[in-house]
Amino acid sequence: MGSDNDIPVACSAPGKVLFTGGYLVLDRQYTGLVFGLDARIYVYVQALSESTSTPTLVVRSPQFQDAEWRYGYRKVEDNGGIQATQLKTAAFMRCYVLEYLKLHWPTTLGSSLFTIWADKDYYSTPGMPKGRFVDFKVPLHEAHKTGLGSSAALVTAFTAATLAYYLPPDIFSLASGNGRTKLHNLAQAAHCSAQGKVGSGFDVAAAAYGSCVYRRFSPKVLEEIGEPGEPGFSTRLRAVTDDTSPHQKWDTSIDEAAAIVPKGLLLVMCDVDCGSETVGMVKKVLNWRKERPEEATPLWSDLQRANENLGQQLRSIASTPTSSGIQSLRTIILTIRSLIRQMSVKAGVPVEPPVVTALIDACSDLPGVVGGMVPGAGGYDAVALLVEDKEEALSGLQEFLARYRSEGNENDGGRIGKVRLLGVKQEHEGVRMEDVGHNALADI
Ligand SMILES: Nc1ncnc2c1ncn2[C@@H]1O[C@H](COP(=O)(O)OP(=O)(O)OP(=O)(O)O)[C@@H](O)[C@H]1O
Ligand SMILES: C[C@@](O)(CCOP(=O)(O)O)CC(=O)O
Repeated sequence: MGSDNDIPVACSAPGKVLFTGGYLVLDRQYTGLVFGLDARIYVYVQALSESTSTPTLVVRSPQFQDAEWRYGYRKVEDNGGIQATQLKTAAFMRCYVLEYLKLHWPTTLGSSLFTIWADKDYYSTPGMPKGRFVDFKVPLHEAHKTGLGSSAALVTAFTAATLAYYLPPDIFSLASGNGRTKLHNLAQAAHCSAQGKVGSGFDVAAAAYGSCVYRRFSPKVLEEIGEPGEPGFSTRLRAVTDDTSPHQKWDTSIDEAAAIVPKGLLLVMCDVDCGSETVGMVKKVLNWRKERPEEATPLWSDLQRANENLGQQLRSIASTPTSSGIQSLRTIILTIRSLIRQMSVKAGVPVEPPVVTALIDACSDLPGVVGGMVPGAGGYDAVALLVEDKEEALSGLQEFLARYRSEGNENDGGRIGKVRLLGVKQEHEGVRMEDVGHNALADI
């Protein structure tokens, strides 16, 4: 049995797009403008009906082939926390959440079943399957991600659902600011562990809070936790989650009110088939920045200023929509893109490569398209566009993309193939509880 009354729980968390601030957001001096998306990952928790000799967690993802993982767990001496024993296939879920739970719930945790559902736009699916939660018809490792941040959304929804399932509302509730903060902290810790590195964390922040202007935490906050099973891990994890460490406080700043897509505009995403690898881009940009601070520092300052202008302009249009406001928005986007191209050339990294410049320029010339950006780390595989919220603007864009053929060549460093408008748009809300009666979620 899980919680006292064994009531199933469902939570969902949104995907993300880092519209501006890629690379800069890795450094606390700068910020990122990140939008949550209406593509969500859902986690449904219920008691496990099969009987097991030891407490067992079963996690399954029915949209993929062979996607079921079983975990047993046991308490480790010396305050080392809970160690999960993988009973079946490898998966990335770690025991952070369980460990935190155990601190509040010292009796044995019951066995439970976690079912994961992902909105279809997280993966490129051949054809246009109908319905929200489609069968991707491949094993997870063969699925083509569209870059919407599935792992951060999953870890955040999973963490929220687990805490909400096992803990009474007076100890954990997403409705309280304190509950959401703890969820954010714990999900950041679990996600870093799953990824094997401490990134900027903007994706987990968007999953937890939705759209926001994000300033990262000092890496030190998470670097000292150590690994599950090590002496004192449990105490350190609790201090990090509850933010009671005497050594290092959370210093993240998440401003949800500052990230607005004004009424009348839509932020949409295009998935690009690409024939080039962009592995190691972050490392290369950071190396260049380190080696050439005299070039990088002024560029970073200019980009930060332009990115702040963009956020400010979006807020200004939201309060007073004018066509001159939209025109200024266009100009600011072009300024940011030009700075990003300088970064690309100087660092020798295809953040906005020529073929993508051509694509965004062509889209920006279409009626109703305000402008576009390479999201996140950039590269060849996606673009984010700001478009007027009008049927004709979207259908015009869709028709244009269906006919689009890139004229790029290998000398540009890469090629792009088909471009597809994803069915996602910006959504402000972060992680939330879902109605367990939701038809598709309950269908298990
Ligand atoms: N629907 C799902 N069911 C089960 N596991 C999933 C699902 N979606 C994502 N995952 C897990 O998240 C991992 C993806 O993490 P990865 O770091 O590759 O992508 P990501 O950080 O989400 O990338 P991006 O930000 O580009 O979208 C998968 O390997 C899998 O372990
Ligand atoms: C380059 C970087 O700033 C953004 C990467 O974003 P994405 O994974 O491409 O969406 C890295 C980070 O912030 O962790």
